[in-house]
Amino acid sequence: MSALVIYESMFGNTRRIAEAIGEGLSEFTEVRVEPAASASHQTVDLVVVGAPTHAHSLPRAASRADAAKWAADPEKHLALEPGAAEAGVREWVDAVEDAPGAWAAYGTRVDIPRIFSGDAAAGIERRLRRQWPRPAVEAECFLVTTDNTLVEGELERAREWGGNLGRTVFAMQASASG
Ligand SMILES: Cc1cc2nc3c(=O)[nH]c(=O)nc-3n(C[C@H](O)[C@H](O)[C@H](O)COP(=O)(O)O)c2cc1C
Repeated sequence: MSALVIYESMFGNTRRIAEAIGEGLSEFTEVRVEPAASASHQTVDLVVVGAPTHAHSLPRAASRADAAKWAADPEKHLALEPGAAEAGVREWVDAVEDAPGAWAAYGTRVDIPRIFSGDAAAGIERRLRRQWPRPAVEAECFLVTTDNTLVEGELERAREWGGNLGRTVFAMQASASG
């Protein structure tokens, strides 16, 4: 059994959430955590896809360029992740074909009411549902502050979400095959 956690990240928050989800899943399966730009196309039992919320939705080339501008401003104290300007989850979703055994979406967004922030996780889920069957669990968004640091407790919440996802997917598969 295997799982692949795919992420896109400008300043490292979504990558850290991806790694925490991977930790949660690792109790149930072998896990790889990879950026969308270079994610492998090997068949896996579970794919988990996540991105930061940009302009209420998934990042696109123009918003990635804006993120690079933010990082160039010394007052913002932000460091750009390697490969941040490359194609990301939006392009990965557009190119997917065969559905994996199971899948789920996650994202990061600013800690303000969702109606004002938008939600990349919901955007990813909506796009993938057009071509893949129902996700294993509902999409989840993890929160950052307006200064772009993870809200306290979000890494633990991501670990738990990953564990819960692993339990749902792999306990189900084990009982189906046993
Ligand atoms: C160009 C740009 C647009 C953004 N637009 C939104 C937005 O509409 N809603 C929101 O909640 N956060 C928005 N953000 C904040 C990001 O969600 C936040 O930077 C991200 O979750 C941090 O993850 P990362 O460090 O992995 O990039 C935006 C960030 C950038 C750089």
